[in-house]
Amino acid sequence: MEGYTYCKSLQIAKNVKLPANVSGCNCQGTCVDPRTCACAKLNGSDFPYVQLNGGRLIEARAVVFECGPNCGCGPGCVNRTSQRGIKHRLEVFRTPKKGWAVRSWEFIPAGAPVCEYIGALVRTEDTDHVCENNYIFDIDCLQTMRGLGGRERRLGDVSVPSINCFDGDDQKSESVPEFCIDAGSTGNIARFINHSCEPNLFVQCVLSSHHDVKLARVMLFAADNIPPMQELTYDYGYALDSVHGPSGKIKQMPCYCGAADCRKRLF
Ligand SMILES: C[S@@+](CC[C@H](N)C(=O)[O-])C[C@H]1O[C@@H](n2cnc3c(N)ncnc32)[C@H](O)[C@@H]1O
Repeated sequence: MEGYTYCKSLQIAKNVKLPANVSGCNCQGTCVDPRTCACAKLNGSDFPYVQLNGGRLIEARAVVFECGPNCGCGPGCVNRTSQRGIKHRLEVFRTPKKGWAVRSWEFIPAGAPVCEYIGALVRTEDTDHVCENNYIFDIDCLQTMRGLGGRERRLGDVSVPSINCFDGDDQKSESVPEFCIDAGSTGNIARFINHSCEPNLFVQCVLSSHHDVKLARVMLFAADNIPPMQELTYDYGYALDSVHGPSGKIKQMPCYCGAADCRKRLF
């Protein structure tokens, strides 16, 4: 873990400008009526969460619109579920073949938020991306939802609808995302979560203060009921042969996730 400092909130690079905060909803206390709540309307006139032990995500979406700083509701609103920080007692532990890893001392129910991917929010062009930094998360909501190369995502107990919120925007998803989160030198516990071909977490893009999907927050949610001490993992979503070394040669990395249907390579 050398050369890294823990941080709890995104460190915005100087050349990244977050859009202005949106006006939000006019609800009071906690948002309850999806017909009148402006934020629920953005989620298809529905709340993405159910009010159960601090909120659980009902299904994965291309993007979840949460209430934000200018909304009338308070901090306990169900539509702020991902904003309340890490709720479970998480531990970083050492594995024989994958380096550090993360597990929870407590049971995590399916749909519960686990943690946000925190690090430096930077322009992709400013990173040493493909080369040696293993802690970069590309912000690409559409790609994240679909899984790369048409590969189906397995989300356990949390269902994935077949709708595509960004129809007609296919070209964009082929290009390199403009922004990414670099947790190489600063970040939270998410940087220690390993890849699995049969993961128990999934990635969910969340918008709360502004509505620019290119700068969405990246949250990890439980895909299954996760028993205590089980390693937490998500699908990194790399397409095979998509990563190149400094010389341009295709780089490969063996996968040691141990799943029955492991693809044998991370990339
Ligand atoms: C974001 S870091 C995860 C934490 C990392 N294990 C550590 O010790 O800091 C990603 C790196 O972890 C390792 N890794 C993650 N999942 C793996 C897997 N399923 N098989 C092999 N190595 C893995 C790879 O070296 C990868 O580049």
